[in-house]
Amino acid sequence: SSHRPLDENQLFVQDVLQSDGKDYCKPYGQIRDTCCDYQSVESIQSDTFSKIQALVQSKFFKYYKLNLWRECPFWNDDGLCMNRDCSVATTDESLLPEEWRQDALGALQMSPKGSAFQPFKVCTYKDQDFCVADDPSDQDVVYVNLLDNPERFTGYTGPSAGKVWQAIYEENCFNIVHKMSEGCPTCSAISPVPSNSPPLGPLLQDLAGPTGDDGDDEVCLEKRVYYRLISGLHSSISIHICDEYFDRTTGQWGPNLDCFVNRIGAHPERLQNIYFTYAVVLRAVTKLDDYLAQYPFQTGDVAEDEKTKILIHDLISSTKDCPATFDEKTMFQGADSRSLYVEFRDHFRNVSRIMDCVGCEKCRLWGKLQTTGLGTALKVLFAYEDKSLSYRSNPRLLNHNEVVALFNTFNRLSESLEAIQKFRKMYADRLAPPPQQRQLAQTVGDWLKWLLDGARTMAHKLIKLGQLPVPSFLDDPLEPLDPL
Ligand SMILES: Cc1cc2nc3c(=O)[nH]c(=O)nc-3n(C[C@H](O)[C@H](O)[C@H](O)COP(=O)(O)OP(=O)(O)OC[C@H]3O[C@@H](n4cnc5c(N)ncnc54)[C@H](O)[C@@H]3O)c2cc1C
Repeated sequence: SSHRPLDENQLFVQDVLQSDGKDYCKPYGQIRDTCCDYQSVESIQSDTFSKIQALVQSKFFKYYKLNLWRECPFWNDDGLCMNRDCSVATTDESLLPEEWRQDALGALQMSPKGSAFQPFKVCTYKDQDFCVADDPSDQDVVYVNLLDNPERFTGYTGPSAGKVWQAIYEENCFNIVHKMSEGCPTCSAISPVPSNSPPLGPLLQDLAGPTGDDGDDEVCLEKRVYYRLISGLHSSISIHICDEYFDRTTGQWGPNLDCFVNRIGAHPERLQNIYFTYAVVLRAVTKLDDYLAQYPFQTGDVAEDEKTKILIHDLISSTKDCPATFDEKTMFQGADSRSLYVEFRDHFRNVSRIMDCVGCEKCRLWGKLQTTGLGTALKVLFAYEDKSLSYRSNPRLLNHNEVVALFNTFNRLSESLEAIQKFRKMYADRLAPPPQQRQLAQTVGDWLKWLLDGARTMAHKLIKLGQLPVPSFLDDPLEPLDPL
């Protein structure tokens, strides 16, 4: 195996070794199953980050409407997490534009007779939808200001969280997790946990060993894409937890490098999948440029509506210098494409319903929003011909919540890429010798140089006085020894 060319994961690990940690978690080359490389994504990210941040702070994008208390349809609820950080502050509807409330009223009037009193009987998705949305006429639907409820560490963990992730990977992921994830027993040791002396031994051995994505070739493109999207979303959630972590001993919020290294850095495939998910969502966003130019944001203020359109257009324009990040046309082309498509869509719908089983309000909020965001991206990419993506031909393509969810999901992914850079730097700083050690090395170096210069001068004098033979390796000993 030592003659086998290094694959992406191995190069990734080698990079860590060669760069003293400066390139930690900096993958390069083509992002598998996309049409772009890691560098292009990082460059788009640096061009767009401030723009997407400004957009999600605008009036239209900061409010999200959902039912936070829908029953888990798959198993008995384990109850909600009672930590203060798990709770969500809701927004008084009367503060919001009337048009948005009428939206919900419209849905109520359009639903079958009497359905307002049987909310779960209302069909809340169309054939093209990849998500099962909350019924807007449900009495429990609330508005939430996303800026007041950031996704971060809440302390939600244990069997309840584990059951949700397990249901997603084991029952709704085409049974391919063992092929796509780190299926070999040694892979978890692939990247070092930084400490004063990183364990490089197992790392070097693993360079020649099997790596995470070995199952790739056995799994068809559509299933790989599905898995990578879910795994990328999971990575993104983990990164936010680590980026805004609550240190119980100091009582402070802040980035936690060990958390990042353990959950992401030690698993190159999880890092790669977040870039993948970013590339797919970005592709959907760029395809909506024309549609959103006509979209009625109805913020209750015409100037604000116009500002929203400009922000979106500016954001999308800055991604257009790069080639498309993902080619959706390569998907669902084989003989069994229709059944694969339906299976893909239905699994994803299930994932959106599983979000009602998340036992922490705030995690549920962001879980529901981000599955809706990903589902919206999938709908834009796979459910319609390109000609049906214009507002004129298809004004009902996206509802209010889908637009909000899509851009907030894109923002969450962008924030994850930003956090990766921060953790990269923290990692390098941790590997760098502390200042006292650097100072000591400098002093010893200066002293050695002084000693060598002295010895050189002395040797030169002795050669001139004929007390030292001219060393045979010097052709012309006086030349290099000048100016003495
Ligand atoms: C939808 C959802 C949203 C959540 N939101 C929050 C939140 O906002 N704040 C918060 O503090 N907690 C949140 N949690 C909980 C959090 O995700 C973890 O479950 C919890 O912190 C325990 O982490 P863990 O280390 O046990 O592994 P988990 O993250 O629970 O992972 C479970 C298993 O999945 C596999 N795995 C992990 N990451 C990946 C990946 N990227 N790709 C493929 N496989 C992977 C591993 O085998 C791992 O053991 C959320 C949970 C869910 C289900």
